[in-house]
Amino acid sequence: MNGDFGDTGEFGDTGEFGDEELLAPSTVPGDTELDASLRPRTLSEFIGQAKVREQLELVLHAARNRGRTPDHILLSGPPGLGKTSLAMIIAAELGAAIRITSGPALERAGDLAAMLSNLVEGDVLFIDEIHRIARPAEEMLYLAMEDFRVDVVVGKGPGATSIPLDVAPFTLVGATTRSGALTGPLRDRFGFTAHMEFYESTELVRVLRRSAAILGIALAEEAAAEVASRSRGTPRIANRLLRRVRDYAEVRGDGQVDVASARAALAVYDVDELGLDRLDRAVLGALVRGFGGGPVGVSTLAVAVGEEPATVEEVCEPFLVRAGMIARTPRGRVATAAAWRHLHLTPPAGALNQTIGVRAREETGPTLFGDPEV
Ligand SMILES: Nc1ncnc2c1ncn2[C@@H]1O[C@H](COP(=O)(O)OP(=O)(O)OP(=O)(O)O)[C@@H](O)[C@H]1O
Repeated sequence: MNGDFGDTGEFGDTGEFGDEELLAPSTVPGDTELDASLRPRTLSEFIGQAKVREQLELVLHAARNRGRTPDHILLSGPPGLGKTSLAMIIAAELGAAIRITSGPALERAGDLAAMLSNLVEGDVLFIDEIHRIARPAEEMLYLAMEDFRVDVVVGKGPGATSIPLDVAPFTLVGATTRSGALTGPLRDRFGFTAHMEFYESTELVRVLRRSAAILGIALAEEAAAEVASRSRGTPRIANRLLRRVRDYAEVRGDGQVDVASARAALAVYDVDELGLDRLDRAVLGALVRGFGGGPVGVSTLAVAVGEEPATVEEVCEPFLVRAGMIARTPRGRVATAAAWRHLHLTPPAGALNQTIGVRAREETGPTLFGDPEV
């Protein structure tokens, strides 16, 4: 794997195809308030990611014992898995304040200098989408991370002078959906990197139970399992689907979410039993029925479903590849046997056999052959 999961900004831009926003892993309008009320506040409240939690517990505990700020921490993984929540938890566990910014907001070194100079000893500085930070700000960050100082350049040309400024010892928490896009020097300055994994269905059931309790939703156990299995391994999507099934239960039923109403609600929103939506299925349908399973180039596939190539490539494909439905090959996209079966068709002899499932996809990597970006 190359460590890239798609760019939050690009994934977030799904406005043009309506319902698909329901399954977008990054924030869409309406999420912000929900995210805030449902965020876990402590490490023990944070569900799943057992490895990351154990490692972080040690890092934070050791720092507290020593009375020092911990090493800088990089959180890497796909959108919607809880990086922002974890950054807030790190600050809370350290009893520190958190200052929040993002890579794209730090266009000029001066923007970063202003943030750094306002830090108080022990603060956590959270930079979301840190791979998108501009070069001058990134270079300033090197010195700040290593020596807790910055050199602010005043003036231009031969008369420019550099004024050294001390920065209070702080902990940088960076989040990235594309760890592969980070420069070596920046990556090397993080003492600890947490790799976030997609969630198992059983973990998403726990996320849903917790969210339902907070929101006062009567969610039957079987209904939670149903929603979890369609949430693409992503808590943000699980929480969003929960709201939709609650709406359905309130309007068409007695407000209690049972498995039948959950299924009926998800059918209204075109989310199928594997978490595929209309566009995902259109792409699979075009690949299988229109091109005999491929290989076919992404632009041709996009024309066939009437979408932009970028939409197909950045919104549909990551999940279809992860779910073992599509393989990217040097000659184009190929439907796997699972894709044929998902469309209730018999796979031809020689169709690729891929194991469906998040873990299996992660272990075998995103492609069968060659360069994943082809
Ligand atoms: N481990 C978890 N336990 C419970 N809820 C979680 C967990 N992880 C994420 N969530 C929920 O998912 C939502 C999204 O989490 P968060 O904003 O932290 O994700 P993120 O990885 O920072 O996403 P992005 O990078 O797209 O901003 C939050 O509302 C939070 O309630």
